[in-house]
Amino acid sequence: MKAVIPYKKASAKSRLSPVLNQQEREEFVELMLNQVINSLQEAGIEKIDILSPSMYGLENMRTARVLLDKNDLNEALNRYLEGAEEPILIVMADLPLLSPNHIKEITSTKEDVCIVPGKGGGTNVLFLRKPSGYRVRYYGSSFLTHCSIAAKAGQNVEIYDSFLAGTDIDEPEDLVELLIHGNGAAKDYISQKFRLEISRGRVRLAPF
Ligand SMILES: Nc1nc2c(ncn2[C@@H]2O[C@H](COP(=O)(O)OP(=O)(O)OP(=O)(O)O)[C@@H](O)[C@H]2O)c(=O)[nH]1
Ligand SMILES: C[C@H](OP(=O)(O)O)C(=O)O
Repeated sequence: MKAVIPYKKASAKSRLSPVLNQQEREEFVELMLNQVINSLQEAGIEKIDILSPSMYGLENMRTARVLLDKNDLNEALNRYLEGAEEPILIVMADLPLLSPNHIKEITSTKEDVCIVPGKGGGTNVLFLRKPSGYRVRYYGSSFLTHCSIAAKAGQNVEIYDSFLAGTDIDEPEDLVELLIHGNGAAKDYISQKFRLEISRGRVRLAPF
């Protein structure tokens, strides 16, 4: 089995621009990427590829192999899958709450495909036992799309239901979950800039 993390640092996480500037967003995604790599390694996954449109931010990467592909996310991943000769675990880089235990459970599925849905209809993790017979289509309601791609390919699916693995960090309110549930460098970075505030019965993000 191999893991692949699609990653683009340049101008990353535009949806966080209301609360972080470009430099901060780029620093933050790098910290999240490193946490995802650590979780994969702690789960015992030795072969980790980062699939990126450029070397930007990856010049000193030593813990994973960097593969360059300037195509968009879907085309780059589908080219990668075409050549795959072993099961592939696709893990997004914005999952600082994904633990080694989640990864072990996802990859021990009995089914052909295991999908971790993300908030709002996305796909946070996709385990493909037979990757060469599968094509991804991220964006939009990619969770539903990935279920139906599996069905059309005759592949059985397990849906891995987890709040923490399902929390990708896309929008300012997701930083609340990181401050509540996270640990490590990505959480520390955000906790230097924001604190939790309770207002109208909800925990919200507030600047220092
Ligand atoms: N290889 C590759 N990875 C990408 C590309 N665009 C995004 N990614 C990665 O794909 C994953 C999901 O991306 P998004 O959640 O949309 O992240 P983003 O594009 O930085 O965020 P937004 O600008 O807010 O949409 C993350 O791991 C990104 O680093 C791309 O063009 N190529
Ligand atoms: C890539 C995309 O991420 P989202 O926009 O849902 O964070 C998806 O999961 O399909």
